[in-house]
Amino acid sequence: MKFSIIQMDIVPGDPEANRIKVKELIQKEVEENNPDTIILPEMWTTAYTLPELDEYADVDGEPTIPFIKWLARQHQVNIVAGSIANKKEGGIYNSAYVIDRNGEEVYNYDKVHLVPMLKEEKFLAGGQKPAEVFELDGLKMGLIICYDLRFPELIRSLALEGAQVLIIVAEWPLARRDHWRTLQMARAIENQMYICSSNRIGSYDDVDFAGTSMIINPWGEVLAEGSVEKEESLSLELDLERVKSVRKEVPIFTSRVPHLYKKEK
Ligand SMILES: O=C(O)CCC(=O)C(=O)O
Repeated sequence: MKFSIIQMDIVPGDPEANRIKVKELIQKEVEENNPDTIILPEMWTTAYTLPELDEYADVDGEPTIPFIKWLARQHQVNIVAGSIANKKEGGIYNSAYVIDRNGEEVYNYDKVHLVPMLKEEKFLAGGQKPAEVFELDGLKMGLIICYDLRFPELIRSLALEGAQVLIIVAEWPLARRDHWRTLQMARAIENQMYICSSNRIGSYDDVDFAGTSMIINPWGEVLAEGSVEKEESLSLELDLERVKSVRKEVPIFTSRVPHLYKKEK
């Protein structure tokens, strides 16, 4: 499967401008690289305009998700639609959607870990259902949002359910870029899976973002890496045999002794 990661800047609080931008970026990506799957970053319709999200958020995925479904059908491409601020029962969620090339919704996930450093709990509701593995073109994948990367147990559960690729959508700040790179490499090595991440560039509200979107193989090698400051795409065909060969060479999944791991209460 060929993945294209879109690394972009976001116009704060202007969902329509961002949808127009994404339409152009997707069209360009399809023309230039003809990927099977395109990945967008976190909260790409609004940016982190937390106090104003009530005004800017989608309502139950509308109008952004029907628009993404139309784009997916139009270009016959799977779209991991990053995440969007999404008003639903219980509050505003940070919701990720996966749409296949027929324009069907394959999966959605509300970010479960709220970020204390951003006081997210004042503005957002945390997802209440666990992250699940989903399939695109028969390939099993997991999807997490930004801060979720710091919770290895979440990603391990996706690997144990058969995910061969982990997708990360993010607005990760430049100040912690080392954590972003190192944690992704660690998650790829410890779970022997590919990682494809899309992070925004630019600045908002005195925060500079790290860019540095990545494609990492199951051995932990960085196959492609975005810059800190440029809008660009990373496009690569993943060799899924590598998942099998790495898992055979260092067979951690058969060495595990889960009955000796303490269960959390
Ligand atoms: O964990 C971090 O350092 C950044 C998290 C974050 O900015 C987010 O989840 O949006």
